[in-house]
Amino acid sequence: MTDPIIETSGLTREFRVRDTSTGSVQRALKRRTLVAVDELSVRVGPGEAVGYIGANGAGKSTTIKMLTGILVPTRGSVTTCGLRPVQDRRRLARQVGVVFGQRSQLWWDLPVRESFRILAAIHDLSATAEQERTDELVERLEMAEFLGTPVRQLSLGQRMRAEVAAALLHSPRLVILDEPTIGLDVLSKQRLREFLVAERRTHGTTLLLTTHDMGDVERLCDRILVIDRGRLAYDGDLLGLSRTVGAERVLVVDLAEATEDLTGITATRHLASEGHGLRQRLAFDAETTTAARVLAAVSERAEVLDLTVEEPDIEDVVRRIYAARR
Ligand SMILES: Nc1ncnc2c1ncn2[C@@H]1O[C@H](COP(=O)(O)OP(=O)(O)OP(=O)(O)O)[C@@H](O)[C@H]1O
Repeated sequence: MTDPIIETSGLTREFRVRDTSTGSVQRALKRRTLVAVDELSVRVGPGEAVGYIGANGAGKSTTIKMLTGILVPTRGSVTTCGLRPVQDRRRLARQVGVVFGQRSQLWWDLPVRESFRILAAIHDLSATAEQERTDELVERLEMAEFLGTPVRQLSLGQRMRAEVAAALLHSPRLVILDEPTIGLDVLSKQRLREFLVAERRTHGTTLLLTTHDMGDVERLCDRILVIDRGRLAYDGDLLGLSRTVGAERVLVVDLAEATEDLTGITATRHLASEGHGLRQRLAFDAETTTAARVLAAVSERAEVLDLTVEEPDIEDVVRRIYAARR
């Protein structure tokens, strides 16, 4: 079996926090233990693309900090790229690239190209390696037009591309991305996702990303880990995740004429009609039928001009998983 890129066993991190369950006077004095990550045991192999999903405060950042050596675990073990993150932090930095949407690793006042040069020097890249890798990233992330622009003048989409390039300049084996597409427009999101898919394909890079965006999960991840109050609540693929909670997909059809409600179609549930039935929404269970079959049944009753299929909302899926565990 190939060596894992990430391996944790019983990984736990506790914090001492003020106890907010008591009154204001006691609160200032009383402290309790908060278990941010609770006995996490996972193994991620080379080349996997893993979505790390959970509500705010579930423990995602704490896990990432332990994987990268920023935080010391309270208990349990962790190896990243075969190294002990805290003890081998410097060596690990050569093998891991981290993109935190909110935090920049670029020099604000310098042109993008200068930041890349500094990072290449920090990572000890040879002149040839630096040139080749920079050219590759500039082309793939379409950065040529703003290479000479100071970082502070970039649009959010441009800056995110520059951040990703900066984190990947040294060709890390593992790339950790925290909400990589948050706030980006549709086109920028698409570009970034396509780049990450291509990077993984050409270099066999392992991806671990936190996101609230279903599109990121769908297009980038072949495995999903859901964390709930520090504990692993799900480990599997997207289809399995939807199945676990019985989440439905929704077919939205635009019809040529006003049509009465499309009820009674096998394995569907009529959700709503708008404009006297010109647009109708049908929920269906992806396990028992397909969008194509539902569409065929609709087409027997009305002429379909346009359609979209809405995937289950990731927040909703996570909420359902959480609800089932309470
Ligand atoms: N330094 C700290 N001191 C005390 N409590 C902390 C600390 N860091 C995190 N926590 C707590 O640990 C829990 C997990 O936090 P964490 O930041 O890992 O969650 P998260 O899943 O990354 O959330 P978000 O999506 O909001 O970033 C939360 O209850 C948080 O308040």
